[in-house]
Amino acid sequence: MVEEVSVSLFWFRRDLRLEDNRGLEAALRGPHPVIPIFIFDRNILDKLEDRRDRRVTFIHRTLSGLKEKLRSWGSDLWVFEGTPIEVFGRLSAAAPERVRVRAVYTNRDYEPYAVRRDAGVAELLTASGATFESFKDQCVFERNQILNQSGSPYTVFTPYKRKWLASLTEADLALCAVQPLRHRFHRVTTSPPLPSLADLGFEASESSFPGTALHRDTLRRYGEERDFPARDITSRLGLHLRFGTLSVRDVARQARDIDPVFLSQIVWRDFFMQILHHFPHVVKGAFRRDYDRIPWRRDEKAFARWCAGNTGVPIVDAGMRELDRTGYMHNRVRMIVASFLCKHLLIDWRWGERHFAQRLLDYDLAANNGNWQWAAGCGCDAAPYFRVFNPWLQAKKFDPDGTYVRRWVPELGSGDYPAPMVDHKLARQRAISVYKAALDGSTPDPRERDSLFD
Ligand SMILES: Cc1cc2nc3c(=O)[nH]c(=O)nc-3n(C[C@H](O)[C@H](O)[C@H](O)COP(=O)(O)OP(=O)(O)OC[C@H]3O[C@@H](n4cnc5c(N)ncnc54)[C@H](O)[C@@H]3O)c2cc1C
Repeated sequence: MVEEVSVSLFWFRRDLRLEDNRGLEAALRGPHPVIPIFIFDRNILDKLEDRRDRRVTFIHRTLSGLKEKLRSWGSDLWVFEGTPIEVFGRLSAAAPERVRVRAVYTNRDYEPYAVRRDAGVAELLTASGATFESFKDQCVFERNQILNQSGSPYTVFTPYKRKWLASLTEADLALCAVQPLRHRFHRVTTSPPLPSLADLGFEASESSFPGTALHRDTLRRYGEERDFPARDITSRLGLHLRFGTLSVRDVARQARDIDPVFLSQIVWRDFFMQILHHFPHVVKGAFRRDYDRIPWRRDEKAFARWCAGNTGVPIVDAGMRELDRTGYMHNRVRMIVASFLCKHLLIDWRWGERHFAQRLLDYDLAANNGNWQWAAGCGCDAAPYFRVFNPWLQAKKFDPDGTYVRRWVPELGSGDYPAPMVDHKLARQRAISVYKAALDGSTPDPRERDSLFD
């Protein structure tokens, strides 16, 4: 009779790389040989509206590269499809190749769904006599690592950043090398094939994806030029930080040498992750709960014009079209379009948040939610609600010669381009008055709220 071999599994999720991967390193240093796995999670895939979702194509391509690399090391990547509970149920009962799963290693994920999923998987594994081990890898500081003097989480960015920078040691950014441990992978002889995109119910997207290189010379100008969308000065690493095709420690270490403002963006990323961890109510409602009283307009027609980049406000339309065509939008423009939706159109920030979640290549629940709440004025450390971005002035300041706008709105100035949906001055006054009434506890007059729309 062939004997069972005890193994550990390393479960890839938002950490799709072999190098500098803390959970993977821990698995390889553990007592059993390691088999890496990935699960196409139906709970996530089934919520995607677009069969050509760019992110599914990106993940698929990345997995194909990982599989090839692991094979060249004598191992392989087992890829499954289903819900994690189903997959681990099957693997615990009877794994392929007569292996016995003794431990599952992962890197931690802080989104509420992921936390519930991992608790369920850990329970199932414990019942079958296996362990579930998780590691910090996705951010530099997590959960309770950065707290204020009274031991509470920070809700304002600047003091959080100060503490973050003061707490940073070399060990926090130390690389962990996986390659020298590659003999610790289990020698896999058979392997389930990588399901095709069609098997998963998707089609390949034609999109190209930004690379993983950090352009140090360009990024040195980050502090002065990052707000100008036409200059393409930002790193475009969001996608890679989202899926872990780059290590955040690696990016943070380089950012430290390149530009302090660039490093601050990595701190913002950690900041919103810890907000999500400590205040999970933000997934459903405003961080500042009194903002949930704002009577948003449920105007599907106006929302559709915003989504399509057809509002008649050139910088807003340029951003929305860039998002639609590429899955990316420059940060300054994200702020402008988000403010326009919540303030000028008085449409619920959660509608915009959902639209971004479906489209952004770098979509991340913590960052998207935190930034949308910031734009709507209801988040932690948000600008006061009475400060309303003027999209015309923003365009003048950050796209002074109109290069960015013309790139996406070539028909500007022709009869084909619509008149603005709303007048800035009137929309601003209306937003302030509706917000104020809601926050004062009085009921805003619906006629006033709807006054600027037909
Ligand atoms: C309404 C709105 C929604 C957003 N949604 C997301 C999102 O879903 N995912 C996301 O990663 N970022 C989001 N951002 C933040 C920011 O716009 C993007 O991170 C950035 O534009 C990505 O481009 P880049 O990689 O060139 O960033 P860079 O400017 O080069 O910054 C480097 C990295 O720092 C992080 N970062 C930068 N700015 C922020 C920020 N304000 N908050 C959190 N992290 C930041 C990102 O990981 C980014 O890739 C959003 C901003 C707004 C205003």
